[in-house]
Amino acid sequence: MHIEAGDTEANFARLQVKLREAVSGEVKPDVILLPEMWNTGYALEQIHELADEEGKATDELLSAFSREHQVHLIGGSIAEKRSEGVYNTAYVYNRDGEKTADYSKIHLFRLMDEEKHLQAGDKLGELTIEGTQAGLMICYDIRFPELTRKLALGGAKILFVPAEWPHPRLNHWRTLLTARAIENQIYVIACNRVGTSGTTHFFGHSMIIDPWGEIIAEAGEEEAIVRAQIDVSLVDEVRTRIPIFDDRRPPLY
Ligand SMILES: NC(=O)CCC(=O)C(=O)O
Repeated sequence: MHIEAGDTEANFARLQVKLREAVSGEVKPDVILLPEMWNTGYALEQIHELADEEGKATDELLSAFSREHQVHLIGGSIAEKRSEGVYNTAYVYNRDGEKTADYSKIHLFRLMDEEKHLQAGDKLGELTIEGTQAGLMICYDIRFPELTRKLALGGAKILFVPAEWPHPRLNHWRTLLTARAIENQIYVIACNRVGTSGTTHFFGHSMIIDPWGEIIAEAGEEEAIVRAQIDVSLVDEVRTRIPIFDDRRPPLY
């Protein structure tokens, strides 16, 4: 989706339209992923005034939606205000509207001044969806391969990535996401915003990559709902075929 920097009211309204669109197709989704900082965009100069106080407004909306539509919701991320400052945080809901996990971005992106305005999280993004373990990281986090490896070693078979990743780094986006999928033999599901904010152009290209590294669904630069059916048993199949987790030599590196 497009995100209006600093206009939380417009973003909440737009998100609800997009969520309704996501559940209105013939095939009902099991899991929905949203983009990064969808409530405020990168209005970092005013982030302390704009951020959602303890995430209450977001929680109310996402919890009610996931319960009403019986869908797992990885709520992208929001600017979330806590007593210590503002975090870039993702909430996860199950089909009953219960918040089952949260994750605050641990690597702050200096090129977009995040470290000047935001606090970094200090725990991993780990979740379970109906028995399948998954990992969650936010945008710039994908540049740190150790993080995905740690999540994969912990049992993750799917990696969810909300993002606001702009031009001119589309090549980095696609290459890094594909590399994370291939090197860890996991599904990577990544949702990136579209549209322009000031002089920054966000390219979208949300995508779903299988554990063999094939992009099985990909959006363009316009707003879109990207859908795919995934088969988690493919993770075990690929790991049996090329057993990288058995062949690792951690004492050497
Ligand atoms: N919002 C972000 O973390 C952007 C990361 C990004 O653009 C990159 O190149 O890394």
